[in-house]
Amino acid sequence: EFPPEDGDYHTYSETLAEIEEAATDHPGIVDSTSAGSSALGRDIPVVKISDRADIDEAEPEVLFTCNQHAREHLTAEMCLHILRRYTDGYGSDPEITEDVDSREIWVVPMVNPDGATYDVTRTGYRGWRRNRQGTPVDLNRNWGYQWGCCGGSSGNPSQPTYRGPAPFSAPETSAVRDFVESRVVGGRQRITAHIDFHSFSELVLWPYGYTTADTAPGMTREQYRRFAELGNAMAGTNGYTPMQSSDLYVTDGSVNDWMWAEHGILSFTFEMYPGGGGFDGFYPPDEVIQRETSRNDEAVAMLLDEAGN
Ligand SMILES: NS(=O)(=O)N[C@@H](CCC(=O)O)C(=O)O
Ligand SMILES: [Ca+2]
Ligand SMILES: [Ca+2]
Ligand SMILES: [Zn+2]
Repeated sequence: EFPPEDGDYHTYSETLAEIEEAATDHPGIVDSTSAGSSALGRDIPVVKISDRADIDEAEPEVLFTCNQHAREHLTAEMCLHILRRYTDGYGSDPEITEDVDSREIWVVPMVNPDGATYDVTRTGYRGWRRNRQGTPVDLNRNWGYQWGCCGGSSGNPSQPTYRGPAPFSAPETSAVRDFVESRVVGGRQRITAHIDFHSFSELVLWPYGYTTADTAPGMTREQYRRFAELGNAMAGTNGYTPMQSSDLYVTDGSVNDWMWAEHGILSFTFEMYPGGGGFDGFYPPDEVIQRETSRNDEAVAMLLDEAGN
């Protein structure tokens, strides 16, 4: 359980309950599955939102992943907000109805359920980042594109950015990898766009993270420009600061680099509220959840729109 004053944050079991409720409330447009198991055996839920959700239709697919980093609890709320908004709004909000009818939206609210659970104590928080494997791994350094290439992660098992002993050595990254790979249908990756939510700093980030160069193998000038234009446009709606992720700092083995380079998925990282702070920046009071999740409504809609291009 979260400390009483932060009771509106969802624990893992409360997250599962939210998913169950959405599926019960909206059976035609919600299909809940699993990407696989975490290190400690927790299911990693994947929720699909679409008309005729029980069948795979030839519609552009968009993926939202949250809570790779344990202490970034506001991001799980972001994914649950997307789930609630695109189900409760169906049939009443014309834009939401159009999006759900013309897209397949995938939501993974807790990529790291073990870490998210471990971070919360009865009286406060641990500031935990990684997963809960024997030697804990920074999931956002464990993806398999340019893994460990460039000083954007640590090889020291005691460091917070420890990349693991090998790409996809963490069950959580390999589960989400397997899910994404399962969306290659008829030889074509059906997911066209993705946001990985993090906190904090209020940023919109795009690949590559492993190099500071704008263009590199697998990223042409035109492709970079598309990322930058969409990144800037989305940042224009939520007031975040847009930049290539390596402009912040070099990261290797990040989810964005893998999603783009291996699957051609237009993959962004959003760093949520607050814009600055220290340890407390990871733990904004639950009073801000509604405001800071709906702050991204227009950006989410923009990505869903772009996914069809
Ligand atoms: N959420 S965070 O860990 O403070 N920042 C992210 C930034 C992600 C990125 O630069 O691609 C990370 O270092 O994985
Ligand atoms: Ca509902
Ligand atoms: Ca559909
Ligand atoms: Zn993070």
